[in-house]
Amino acid sequence: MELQLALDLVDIPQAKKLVKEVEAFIDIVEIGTPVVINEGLRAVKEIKEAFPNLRVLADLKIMDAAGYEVMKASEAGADIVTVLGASEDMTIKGAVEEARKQGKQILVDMISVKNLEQRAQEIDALGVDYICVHTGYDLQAVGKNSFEDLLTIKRVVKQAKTAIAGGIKLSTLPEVIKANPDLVIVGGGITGQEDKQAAAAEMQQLIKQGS
Ligand SMILES: O=C(CO)[C@H](O)[C@H](O)COP(=O)(O)O
Repeated sequence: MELQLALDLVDIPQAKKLVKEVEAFIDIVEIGTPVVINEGLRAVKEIKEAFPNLRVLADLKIMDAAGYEVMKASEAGADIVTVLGASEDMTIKGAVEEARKQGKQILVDMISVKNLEQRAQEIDALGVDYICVHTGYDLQAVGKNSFEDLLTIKRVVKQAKTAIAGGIKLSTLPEVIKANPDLVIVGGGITGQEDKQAAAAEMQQLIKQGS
């Protein structure tokens, strides 16, 4: 089980400072969608250059023209690129094809997918690397989480690795770990803490114990 730090509400200098604090405790650093919107793929490039030993995920949430966008993110240094599970199969296939060419990986974000069980099985058959259940900020705000959804994909996904994102905190991490996903994605649960290093260290410790 690995830990991914999601950076959403920072600029590039703040991102570098944050990653420096917690780099010993994380496996993957995510350049979140808002950061890409604000800073472009330059954020991916600068973080990869500053932290070559960490894998970098570009959270582009691709919905179309995936081949081109995966190529651009790869050129910027992304190791993993996200595509939406709600997009067309041919979009996801295009993403996988380009990722294979570039030696990169694809994480499919199942945010807003209603027929999760069926769609996860279909996407698993397309050869993606990760399938991620995700409760976005808007649904987190009304008290939702993805813990049930994680159990669903754990049951039906046979090839891809499983991941979970959305509002995970130190207090809810043990419940997540029990379901044994391959990847746990945490943003505010680390970045919103006074002592970010301590939060990341504690999370890594729990994950190691649970793996
Ligand atoms: O992709 C995202 C929002 O769309 C976030 O990066 C993801 O939800 C993790 O952040 P948090 O733990 O703060 O919810």
